[in-house]
Amino acid sequence: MTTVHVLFIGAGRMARAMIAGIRRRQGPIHWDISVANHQDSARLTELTTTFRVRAQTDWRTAAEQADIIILAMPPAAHQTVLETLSHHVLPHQLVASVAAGIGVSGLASKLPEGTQCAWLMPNIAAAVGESMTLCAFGDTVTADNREKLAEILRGLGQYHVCTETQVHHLTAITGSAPAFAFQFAEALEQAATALATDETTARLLVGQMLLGSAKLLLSGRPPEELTDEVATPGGATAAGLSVLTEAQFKTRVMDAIEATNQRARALAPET
Ligand SMILES: NC(=O)C1=CN([C@@H]2O[C@H](COP(=O)(O)OP(=O)(O)OC[C@H]3O[C@@H](n4cnc5c(N)ncnc54)[C@H](O)[C@@H]3O)[C@@H](O)[C@H]2O)C=CC1
Ligand SMILES: O=C(O)[C@@H]1CCC=N1
Repeated sequence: MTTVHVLFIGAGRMARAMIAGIRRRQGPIHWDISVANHQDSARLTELTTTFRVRAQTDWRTAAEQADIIILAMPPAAHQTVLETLSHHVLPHQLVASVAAGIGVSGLASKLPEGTQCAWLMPNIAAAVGESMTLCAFGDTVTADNREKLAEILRGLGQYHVCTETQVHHLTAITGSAPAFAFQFAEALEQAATALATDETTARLLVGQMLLGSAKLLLSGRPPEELTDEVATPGGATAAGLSVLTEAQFKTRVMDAIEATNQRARALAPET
C-alpha cells in the first residue's frame, strides 16, 4: 500500500471533519496525517487520540516531509502562513486551501512560480463521508497529485472539479448552505417539540424527512415537480407553501447566498 503524507495547517472544525472523512474510507492509500494549529494544544491532543494523527508544534518541520499540505485555517491567516511556506514548499508537493474566497490563483500568486495548488470547498458533512466538495486545480498540478487529492475527496463524500470562478459563486451553495439547512431543521424541530413530541423524536422525524427529500432530489427529479407531488390540490401543504411564498422564501434564500459569497470574497487577502 502506498503511504502519502498529508499535513493540515489549522486544526479547527473543517480540518476535523476532513480528517474524520479520510479515516472512514478504506482506499488504496495509507494516509500519514500530521496536524498543526495556532495555539490550541488540547485540540491537537484530541485529534491525535481520535484519528491517529501526529500533532506538530512547528508545521515548518512537518512541511518538508509532506506530499500534500492542506491549509485549513481562516482566510486572514493565509497571508502570513503562505509567506513562510513559500520558503519551504517543494516542486513535487501539492498545496491545497479550503479557505472561502482564497481562489487557486490567489494561492499560487503567493507561492513560488509553478507550485502545484488546488482550492477546495468542502462542507461539514465530510465528517460522515457525505460532503459535496468543489475542487479547482491550478494548471501545474500533476496527474499523480490530482489522483491523490481525488482519493482524499472520495473519503469526504462526492466531489466536483470546476473552475475557480465557479467555486467563488458556489461557495454559499455547498460550503455554507448546510448551515441554512440546519436552521430550517431547527425551526422544524422547535415546531415538533412545541406541538407534539420530545427532542429525540423530533430529531429523527426531521432528519429522516430531510434525508428522504435529499434522496428524491438526487434521483434526478426537479424540486418543482417534487413540490407539486407533495402538495395535493386544494390540500394542506398548499396552505403552508402560500405562507412561504408570501414571505418571499426563495428571494430571501438568494439574498443569503449573495451575502455569503460577497463576504467570502471580502475575507480573502488581496492578491
Ligand atoms: N466550517 C466549515 O463548514 C467550512 C470551513 N471552510 C474553511 O475552512 C477554514 C477553517 O474554518 P473552520 O475550521 O470553520 O475554523 P476554525 O476556527 O474552527 O479553525 C481554524 C483553525 O485554524 C487555526 N489557525 C488560525 N491561524 C493559524 C495560523 N496562523 N497557523 C496555523 N493555524 C492557524 C486555528 O488554531 C484553528 O485550529 C476557513 O478558511 C473556512 O473558510 C470551508 C468550508 C466549510
Ligand atoms: O463560514 C465560513 O466562512 C466558512 C466558509 C464556508 C463555510 N464556512
